[in-house]
Amino acid sequence: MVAFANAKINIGLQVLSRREDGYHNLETIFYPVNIYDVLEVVEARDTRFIPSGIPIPSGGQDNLCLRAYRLLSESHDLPPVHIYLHKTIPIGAGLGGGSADAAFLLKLLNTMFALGLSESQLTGYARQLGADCPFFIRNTPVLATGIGDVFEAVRVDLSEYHLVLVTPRVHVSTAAAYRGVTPDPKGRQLKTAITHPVATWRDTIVNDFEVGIFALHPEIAAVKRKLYENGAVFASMSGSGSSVYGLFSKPVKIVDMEKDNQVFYVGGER
Ligand SMILES: C[C@@](CO)(OP(=O)(O)O)[C@H](O)COP(=O)(O)OP(=O)(O)OC[C@H]1O[C@@H](n2ccc(N)nc2=O)[C@H](O)[C@@H]1O
Ligand SMILES: Nc1ncnc2c1ncn2[C@@H]1O[C@H](COP(=O)(O)OP(=O)(O)O)[C@@H](O)[C@H]1O
Repeated sequence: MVAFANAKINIGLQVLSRREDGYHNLETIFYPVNIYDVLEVVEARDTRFIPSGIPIPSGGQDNLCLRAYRLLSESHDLPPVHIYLHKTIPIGAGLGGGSADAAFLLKLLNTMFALGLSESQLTGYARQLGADCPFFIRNTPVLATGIGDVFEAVRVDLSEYHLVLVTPRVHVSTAAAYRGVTPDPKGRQLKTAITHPVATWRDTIVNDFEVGIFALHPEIAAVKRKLYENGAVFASMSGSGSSVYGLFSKPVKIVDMEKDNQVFYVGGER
């Protein structure tokens, strides 16, 4: 059985407070985007993970796909499987690719082996695999709070926009990105700001990671500047970076970007 695991972007991200367990409470909007990893699961004599496409640094045994399979195996009688993953979503780039793979694998195994797990049970498993992971179970635009795992539906529709997604070839550590932010419990009224026209977002919607990450990696700040110079209605870093996206009201081709970055031109439709 095959599944297509899509990426996400964050629209706005406020770090509200640091928790005793070292994680942070935040407020962000998750929005699914149309770039995909391809997962295939086949019953086999032994269990194996077979990656292709973009190489995954940590590679084999600790891959989130195997972790998701093992987690479900603890409470369900799953046969051995071969898990094929063709990786297209840039890794460690603020696009949630690893979390998407894990969440889509949980859903795939649930369907393939008729486990009968509900959405909330699947979300419970996803929560054990990473903060970003539960979002991909529902995979619809949401305002996320808690550590990014408590959801409220929001009305955001970017289907009229052309999304340009740029991933600079620099790796940003998520844990380091959190360390570089001073939490502010007041937040920035993201829930209200998101209901206003996209053209207002430039002045109202902020990703708290940008200041620290842009200081460390000016080339990421330069990408955001370039997206605005080319007419973006709104541009922002996604999550802890390094990816930056721009929303455009008409199709564009950004010159001189492909040399130093990976560039995806994606419709805003879902
Ligand atoms: C920043 C965000 C924004 O959507 O995504 P990315 O930019 O990485 O995609 C997420 O909060 C990342 O979620 P995810 O990548 O799943 O995090 P995890 O694997 O659970 O945790 C990685 C590390 O990030 C930090 N972390 C993560 C989530 C959170 N709410 N507070 C944290 O402090 C912790 O230091 C943790 O050890
Ligand atoms: N299936 C997977 N795809 C991508 N990364 C994975 C996967 N499994 C484990 N990882 C590890 O997770 C880390 C980042 O995951 P990813 O979801 O791509 O980043 P981000 O949360 O920044 O979008 C990397 O260090 C990578 O080695």
